[in-house]
Amino acid sequence: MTIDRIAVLGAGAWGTALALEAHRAGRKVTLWTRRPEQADEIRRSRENAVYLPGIALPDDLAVTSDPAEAIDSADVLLLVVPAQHMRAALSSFEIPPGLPLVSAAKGIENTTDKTMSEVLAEMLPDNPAAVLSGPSFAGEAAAGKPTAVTLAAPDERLALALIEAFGTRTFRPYGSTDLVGAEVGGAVKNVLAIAAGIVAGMELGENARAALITRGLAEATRFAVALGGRAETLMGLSGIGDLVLTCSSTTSRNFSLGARLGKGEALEAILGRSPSVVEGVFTAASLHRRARTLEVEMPIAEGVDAVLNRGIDPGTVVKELLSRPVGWEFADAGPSAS
Ligand SMILES: NC(=O)c1ccc[n+]([C@@H]2O[C@H](COP(=O)([O-])OP(=O)(O)OC[C@H]3O[C@@H](n4cnc5c(N)ncnc54)[C@H](O)[C@@H]3O)[C@@H](O)[C@H]2O)c1
Ligand SMILES: O=P(O)(O)OC[C@H](O)CO
Repeated sequence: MTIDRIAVLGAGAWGTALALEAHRAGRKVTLWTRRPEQADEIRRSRENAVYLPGIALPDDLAVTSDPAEAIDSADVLLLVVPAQHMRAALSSFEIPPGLPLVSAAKGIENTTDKTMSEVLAEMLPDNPAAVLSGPSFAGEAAAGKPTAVTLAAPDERLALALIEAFGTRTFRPYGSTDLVGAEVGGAVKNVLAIAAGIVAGMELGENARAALITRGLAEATRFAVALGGRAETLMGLSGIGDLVLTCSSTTSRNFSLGARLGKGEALEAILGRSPSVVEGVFTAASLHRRARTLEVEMPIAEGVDAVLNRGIDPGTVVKELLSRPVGWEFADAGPSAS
C-alpha cells in the first residue's frame, strides 16, 4: 500500500501542522477548511494566521473549502476536526468506501459518549480506521522541532504505510495495532491535564502533580483496557508521553484552563470567545459517564466533571480526593499476590 496524496480535513492548529508535516515528508497535500473565507485568506497569505500564526505554508500545499477537491484525489483522509464536530463534518462529506481514515482528534463525543473510532465505525463501517496521537504541540511540530507520535491501526499494513507517508527526521510516527489504547490516551489526557492545571492553580505543589499524573495514568489504563485496548499502549507516546507533556506545560490549553479554574476563575469567563478548542471540557462528562457504565473507577476524571459540569468548587473536589482511603498501589500487588 502506498500513500502519496493526503487530504487533511480541519484547518485548526493541528490540522495545519499535520498538513505541513505530510508536505515535508514529500506527500501531495490538500488542507480543507469549512470556511471559504479562511481558505482564501490562507491561500493569499500562505499562513493560517488565526490558528497557527507565524508559520509559512509552502505554495504547493493546496488549501480549499470544497470537500470534493480534497477528498476525490486522496489516498487517505486525516481527520483533524474537534471531536464534538467530527460527526457533523463527516456527514457533510462524500467519502468513498475503502478510503482509509486517520483520526487525530482527542476527545469523546458528548451526545453519545462514543470514542472517535466508534463514531467512524458507526458512520463509515467500510473505511479502515487509524489514529494519530501523542505528545505534540502544533506550534512546535510546525516549527520543525522533533516530535514523536503513535500511529495506530488494526491493519498492520495500513499502519506501516502511514508511518512511511508521514515520517521524517523530525516527525516520527511509531506504529501500533492498538487503535483503542491510542485514542483513549489522547482523549483522557485532556481531562487529566485540566486536573493537573487545577493542582498548579491551587499551588498544591510538584509532589501533587506527579501523584496526579501517575494515578491519572492508572485511570486511563483501566479505561482503555475496559474498552478493549492494551495496557502497554498507555506506557507509550499516546499514553504517558502525552500525559506528561500536557500536564506540565502552560502551552496546553487544557492545563491552562485548569490552572485558571484552580485560581478561582469561572469556566464561562475562561472559555470566553477563544476560537481554540479545549477538548477536555467536553470530554469530561462523557468520560465519567462511560467509565461508570463500564464500572471503571476514575476518581480524578469524576472530580474534573464535578468542577466543570456540576458547579462543585475545586477545593471541595481536592478535599474529597484526599479523603479517599489509601490502599495497595496496584490491584494485583496486595498480600494475596504471589
Ligand atoms: N493544537 C494542538 O497542539 C493539537 C495537538 C494534537 C492534537 N490536537 C487535537 O486536534 C483536534 C483539533 O484541534 P486544533 O488544535 O487543531 O483546533 P483549533 O483549536 O486550532 O481550531 C479549531 C478548529 O476546528 C474547526 N471547527 C470548529 N467547528 C467545526 C465544525 N463544525 N466543522 C469543522 N471544523 C470545525 C475550526 O474551524 C478550527 O479549524 C482536537 O481534537 C485537538 O485535541 C491538537
Ligand atoms: O493544548 P492541548 O491541551 O489541547 O494539547 C495539545 C496536544 O494534544 C498535546 O499533545
